[in-house]
Amino acid sequence: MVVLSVPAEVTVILLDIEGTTTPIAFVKDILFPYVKENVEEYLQAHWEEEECQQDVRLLRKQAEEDSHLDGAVPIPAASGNGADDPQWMIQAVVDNVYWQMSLDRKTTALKQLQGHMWRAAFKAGHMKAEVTVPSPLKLLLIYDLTLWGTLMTSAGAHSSWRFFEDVVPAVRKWREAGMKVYVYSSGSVEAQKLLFGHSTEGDILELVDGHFDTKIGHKVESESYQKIASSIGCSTNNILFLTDVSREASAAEEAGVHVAVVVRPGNAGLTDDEKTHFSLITSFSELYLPSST
Ligand SMILES: CSCCC(=O)C(=O)COP(=O)(O)O
Ligand SMILES: [Mg+2]
Repeated sequence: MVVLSVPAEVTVILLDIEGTTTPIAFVKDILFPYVKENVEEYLQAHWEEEECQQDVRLLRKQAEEDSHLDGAVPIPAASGNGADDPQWMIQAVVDNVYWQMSLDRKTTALKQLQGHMWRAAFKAGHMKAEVTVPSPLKLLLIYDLTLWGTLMTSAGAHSSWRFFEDVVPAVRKWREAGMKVYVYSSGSVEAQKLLFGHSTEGDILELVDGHFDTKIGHKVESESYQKIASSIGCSTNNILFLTDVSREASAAEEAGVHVAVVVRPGNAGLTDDEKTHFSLITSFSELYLPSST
């Protein structure tokens, strides 16, 4: 097994989610399609709520910033041009969300709405991510599993959010060795907490010392990592960032953060230069902490 020694100055491990702790397929085939298929219905049901209106305001502000982009979909101001008609406005928001999602944009506005939708879906029991049936059968089901849920529950199944198998044991070990563990994802902090609160290993929120999302800055910008270090109260070289995306790894490295690129099934390929430049791991168990036994 490959072993990557964690530098002695590292006291904080910072984790990306999609492609690092969690399969890209889980996000792309389950979480995102849920949003696409349900955004209109969600807006219809929650339109009058303050939280939903805040989401719309944020999306509108983002749409204004995006107006110079090819194919950008505007969201009109709340009055004038027929925009007082909620149905017309809802359609504009839906079109904007589709457009942003078609480009897999990581804007705070989109991520905030997605997080609120997943929370509502989870609460209502409409979204069940992974259904694990006692071995040897394992099924990955999509969502809205009313019938399946009944069948699976009677078969002793449970629903939970998906982590790679090496993640939770490794995080426990790092914490026992005195490391702090933080999460930095484009997914909103609210969505991150939902995921860690309902993992395949149960509620593992207590294993995380804190969460960061794009409100602190984008993951491809080096200042974001400086801000994270000051928010944690450490130097950037006390942090080891694990991510699947080389642009994020480069931005973190530029800020003085140690990085390892995580190679998981389904992740985007790396160039030969990236493979040479970055430390690579395929499992968290490949990290060796000198302070641990
Ligand atoms: C509950 S996290 C949802 C994942 C998501 O929306 C996303 O964009 C993942 O980005 P990451 O920064 O974790 O790769
Ligand atoms: Mg990622």
